[in-house]
Amino acid sequence: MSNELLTPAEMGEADRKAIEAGPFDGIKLMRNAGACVAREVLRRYAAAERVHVLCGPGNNGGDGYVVARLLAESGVPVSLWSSGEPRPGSDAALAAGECPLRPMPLAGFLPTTGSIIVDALYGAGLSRAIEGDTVRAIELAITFGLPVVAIDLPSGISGANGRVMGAAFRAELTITFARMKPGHLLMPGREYCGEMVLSDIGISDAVIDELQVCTFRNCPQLWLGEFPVPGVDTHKYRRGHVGVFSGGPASTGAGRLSALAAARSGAGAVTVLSPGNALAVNAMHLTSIMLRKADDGTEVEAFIGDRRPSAFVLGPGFGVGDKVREFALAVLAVRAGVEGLVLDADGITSFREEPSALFTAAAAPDAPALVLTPHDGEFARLFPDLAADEGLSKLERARQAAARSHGVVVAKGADTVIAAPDGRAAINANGTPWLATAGSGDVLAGLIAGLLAQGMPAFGAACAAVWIHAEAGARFGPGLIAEDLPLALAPVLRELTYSTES
Ligand SMILES: NC(=O)C1=CN([C@@H]2O[C@H](COP(=O)(O)OP(=O)(O)OC[C@H]3O[C@@H](n4cnc5c(N)ncnc54)[C@H](OP(=O)(O)O)[C@@H]3O)[C@@H](O)[C@H]2O)[C@@H](O)CC1
Ligand SMILES: [K+]
Repeated sequence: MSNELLTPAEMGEADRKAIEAGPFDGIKLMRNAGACVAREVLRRYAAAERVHVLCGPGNNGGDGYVVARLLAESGVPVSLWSSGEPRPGSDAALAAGECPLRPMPLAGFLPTTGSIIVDALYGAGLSRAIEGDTVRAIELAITFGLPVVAIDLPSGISGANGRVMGAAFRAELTITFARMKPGHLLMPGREYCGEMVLSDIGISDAVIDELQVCTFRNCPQLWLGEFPVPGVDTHKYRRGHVGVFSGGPASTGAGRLSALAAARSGAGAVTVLSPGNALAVNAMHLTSIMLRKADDGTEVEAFIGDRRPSAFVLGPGFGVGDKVREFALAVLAVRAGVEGLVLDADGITSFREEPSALFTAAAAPDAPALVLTPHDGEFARLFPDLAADEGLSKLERARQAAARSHGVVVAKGADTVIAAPDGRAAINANGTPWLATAGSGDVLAGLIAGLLAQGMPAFGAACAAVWIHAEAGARFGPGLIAEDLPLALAPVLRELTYSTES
C-alpha cells in the first residue's frame, strides 16, 4: 500500500530503518529527495527567471542544498539563502558541502518578480512556532506574489496535525517523500500545501510495513477488497435490506434522501419506517422504496422480526428526543442479522445528556456496528471534552471518540476523518465544497447503511461511502443539490464495481 499516513516521528523512524536496511544511506536518500524536487521545478517552472532556495539548519535544508546544486548544474540562475548552518557531520552538512553556491543569510532575503521560491526551511522537524526571518520571508513571498515549491511540508505547517505554527508559506506545490503525513490532508494544512506530489526516494514498502501504521489516506485502495459486488445468483434480500426512520409529516425529506442513497448503493430493498401521521406524505413520494408504520419500539421490533433488515439509518429529519433513544437502543439490542446502525444528525444530538447509554449498547458483544456521522457541532454534543481539548488534532479527536463510543466515527468537514474503535483511521482528501448543501449528509448516512447492509465491514463501509459521496459531488460540480446526489452516485459505483472485476 502507499496510502499509509506517517507522522513526522514515524517518518523519522522510517528514514532510520531504511538507512539501516540499505542500499541508500542518509545522504543518498537526501540526494534522491533533492533530485525529485529539482526535476519537478525544471518541468513546471522552466520560465522562472531565478530560483531562490531557502535552506533551514536541518535535513529539510539539506534537501534544499541538493536542489540548489542540481538546478545550478542545469544552468538555472539560483540564489541560496540560509537561516542557520547545518550541524557539522550531518547529512545536511554533507549536502551543503557538495553545493558550489555560498548561502546568503536569510535575514537579507530579497526576491525579484519573475522568480520562484523553493522552501527548504523546515519540514518534519518543525518543533515550535516560526518567527523572525522566516516570517519575513513568508510575507515577502506574498507581497511579490511568487510561486512557492515546498519541500516535504510548507514551513510552518505541522506534519502531525496540519496546524499553522505562527505563520506558514502557501505553497503552489508540495513535494513529499515515501508517504504523505496527516498534516498534508488535515485542514488548514491541506490548503497550504497546494498541489501534492508524493515521490519515491528509495524507502521500501517493507520498511513502512514494519511500522504497523494504522492511519491512512482514504482512497479505494483502502477498501476496494471489501466492496460488495452481487453474485449472479443473488436476489433482492441477499443484497441487504435497509430500514430508514422518517421524521414527522413536516420533515420526511431527509429520511427519503437517505433511503434513495441506500437503494442506489446496491441494497436490494429499502423500507422507510414512518410515524403513522406521516405515512401519507411518504407514500406520495415513494415508488420502489417500501413504507411501514413505526410509532414505537414494539412496531420496530415487529418490523425487524418480519422483514429481517440488515442495516438502519436513524436521525435525518427525525427530531431530537426520547423516541430516538428508544429506537436506537432497540436496534442495537438485536443480536443477529442486523449489521449496523448509522446514527446521524438528531440521532446523535438525542444522546447528548446520556451518551454512555449509547456507548454501552454499542459495546455489547455481537451488537450491530454503530456508525456515528457528526459534523463539528454534533461531535461537541456527544464528546464535549474531546471537542474542547485544543491539544488534540481532528484525527486524534475522532480516534478517541471511536474508542470511547465503540463505534465508527465519521467526523465530517472539508477534511472528514473516519476512525474505528480498533485504532484505525483514515483522512478523506477528495472532498469538494459542492457537497456543502442541505441534505448532503442524509445521502451519506444512507450510503453507509446501504454498504453495511450488503455485508461491508463498518470501517470500510464508512470510508467507502465518504469517498464515493465526495467523488460524486465533485464530478457533478456547480448546481449540485442533495436530490441530485443519489443518481450522481451511480457512475462512481459503476466504475468501482467494474474495477473489482479486472
Ligand atoms: N536522511 C533523512 O533522514 C532524510 C530526511 N529528509 C528531509 O529531512 C527533513 C527532516 O529533517 P529534520 O528532522 O532535520 O528536521 P527539519 O525539518 O530540517 O528541522 C529541524 C531543524 O529546524 C530547527 N527548527 C525546528 N523548528 C524551528 C522553528 N520554528 N524555528 C527555528 N528553527 C526550528 C530545529 O532546531 P531544534 O528544534 O533542534 O532547536 C532543527 O535544527 C524532512 O522534512 C525531509 O525534508 C529527506 O531528505 C529524506 C532523507
Ligand atoms: K519546507
